[in-house]
Amino acid sequence: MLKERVMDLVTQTAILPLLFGCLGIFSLFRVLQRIRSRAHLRDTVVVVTGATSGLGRECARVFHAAGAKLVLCGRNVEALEALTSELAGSRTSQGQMYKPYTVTFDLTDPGAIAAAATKILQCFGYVDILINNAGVSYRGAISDTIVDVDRKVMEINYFGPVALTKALLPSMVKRKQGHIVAISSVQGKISIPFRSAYAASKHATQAFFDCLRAEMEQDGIKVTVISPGYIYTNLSVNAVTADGSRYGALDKNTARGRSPAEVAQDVLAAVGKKKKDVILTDLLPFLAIYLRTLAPGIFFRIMASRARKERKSKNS
Ligand SMILES: NC(=O)C1=CN([C@@H]2O[C@H](COP(=O)(O)OP(=O)(O)OC[C@H]3O[C@@H](n4cnc5c(N)ncnc54)[C@H](OP(=O)(O)O)[C@@H]3O)[C@@H](O)[C@H]2O)C=CC1
Ligand SMILES: CCCCCCCCCCCCCCCC(=O)OCC(=O)COP(=O)(O)O
Repeated sequence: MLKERVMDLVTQTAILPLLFGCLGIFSLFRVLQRIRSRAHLRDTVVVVTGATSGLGRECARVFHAAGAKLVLCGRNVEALEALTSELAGSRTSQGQMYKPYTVTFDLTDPGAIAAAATKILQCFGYVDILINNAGVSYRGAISDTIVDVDRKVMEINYFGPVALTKALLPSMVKRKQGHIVAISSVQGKISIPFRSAYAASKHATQAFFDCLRAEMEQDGIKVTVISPGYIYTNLSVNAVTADGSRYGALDKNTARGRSPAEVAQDVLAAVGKKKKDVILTDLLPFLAIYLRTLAPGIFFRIMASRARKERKSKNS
């Protein structure tokens, strides 16, 4: 009876056309927004670290398609060359063909970072957008983990991006324009068991780049921190373990994660809109972030229970 009444209401009134109209306007609005943010990125000089795989490689592809001039960074020369050849042969959405530059360096080597910053600036003379994407994850119990592992993760995920940012910042300040992007993680907002070094490095990233945003506002420099949830990349495969060896396995959560191409589109949109802080994840991690602030006691209990369960399943 109620169902019939609702159906009558829907068919006899203007609800349906109104609904479709609203949906249409919303979709049109989204398309226009996407076009506007893409137009904003045309001819901008964009540096992407960790461009050899995963999210970094996809960011390179979407920013190239939007008409950006790229400087691609990583350690793996062959992977950088392969991506450069691919992009050099493909037109941007406006029909131009830009061949990206490549700069190879290791984020654990401070000397190499300083030299790389000089090379990066020589490519086009300036940098508009720096995307600090390169990173490594970790798996292990704190009690088993050698301190060298904590240091290594901090070097790659925190000190390296900080050093690169500081090296490129003066040229941005001189031009009174620039945009620094930090790819953090949901684990930059909440810590989960057996990820201590990774979560710590991402919390530090969040804190540093939040400070940078405030300090640089008067110089016209924008800062965006992006915190994704699981993405289907090689992050878990390349993760370091308690003794420093490679984890070498693709985790279930990672394999079920979002496609890096899709996440890269969200990164492009966030950068185009000059967003300050973006969380790209499903509902549960999103709620967990709020739970950590609003009811920390409950959050800590859930995490302790996760730790107990994980330890039990490892020992059985
Ligand atoms: N995958 C996921 O579930 C999530 C990932 N993220 C973040 O996204 C970012 C990209 O990771 P993702 O694409 O997933 O993982 P990948 O392992 O696929 O990519 C990591 C990139 O970082 C580079 N890199 C690693 N170590 C170094 C180093 N010492 N010096 C210079 N570059 C280095 C690698 O390049 P090379 O080997 O050539 O040096 C590679 O391009 C990371 O910051 C990660 O924390 C955030 C949330 C979720
Ligand atoms: C009001 C109800 C709230 C219910 C909260 C329940 C708590 C659920 C816990 C959820 C934890 C989510 C963790 C998400 C972690 C994540 O997405 O990390 C992204 C990464 O960086 C992945 O790196 P990794 O190396 O860990 O694969």
